[in-house]
Amino acid sequence: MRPPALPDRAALFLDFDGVLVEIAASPDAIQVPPALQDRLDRLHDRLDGALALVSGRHVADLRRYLPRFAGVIAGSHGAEMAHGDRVDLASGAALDIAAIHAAAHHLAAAHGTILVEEKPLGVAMHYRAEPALAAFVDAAMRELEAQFPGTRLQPAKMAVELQPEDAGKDGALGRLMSAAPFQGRVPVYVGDDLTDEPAMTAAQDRGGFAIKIGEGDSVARYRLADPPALARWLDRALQQ
Ligand SMILES: O=P(O)(O)OC[C@H]1O[C@H](O[C@H]2O[C@H](CO)[C@@H](O)[C@H](O)[C@H]2O)[C@H](O)[C@@H](O)[C@@H]1O
Repeated sequence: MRPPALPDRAALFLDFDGVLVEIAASPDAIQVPPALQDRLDRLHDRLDGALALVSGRHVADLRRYLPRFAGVIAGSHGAEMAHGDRVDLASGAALDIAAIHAAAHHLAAAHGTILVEEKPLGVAMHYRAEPALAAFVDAAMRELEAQFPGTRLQPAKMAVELQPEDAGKDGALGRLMSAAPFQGRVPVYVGDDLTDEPAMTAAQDRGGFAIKIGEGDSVARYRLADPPALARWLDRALQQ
């Protein structure tokens, strides 16, 4: 079902890959639509600052693509929270990240097409270049999870990620909704992947709604086909 108009007093939570930018062959191959930064600037003004990016990417990576984003950035699946230049860690501080990265590279070394994406609070193993390696990557990442207590797996699109066990986009939404400028507003969450589902539930449980981008089962009440359809919906909100 198509979403209604963005509520006047909305707090807007936007996922990044597959939502604001189209999925690409590799994490570095994404194309940021030319109008995106300006659209986010205007939404930030329209929502009196109640705008957040909520992504599996880490904060510094997101800043590379959206250098002047003025809202809050919840990166690393909610384990990092950036308000301006300050980045707080909600979880994962005790993990031996260098050892996790080294072990991931060691496990993936058998297949040159697997891309190991190092992140400051975890790691992702991507098999988009050779989808037949899905089972191998799944097994390798389970081994990694067993090696490093305090972590958990997160299935993603053609990838499996390892993140701090208590990180989650739903937790990030909850923390943001408890303080200004988000508190008292209607949460609207837009996502495309399994990692977004708990946060979609959290938004709907708090009296708001969620929008799923693309196909696949979802708890979201509403759906849009792809990032360009979301861009049009957001542009309509800016004209209200
Ligand atoms: O939470 P998100 O903002 O949706 O980020 C989820 C993961 O996105 C990236 O991986 C995915 O997008 C890549 C680029 O389109 C694609 O090549 C890959 O197959 C997808 O899994 C990113 O690399 C991860 O770090 C994010 O966690």
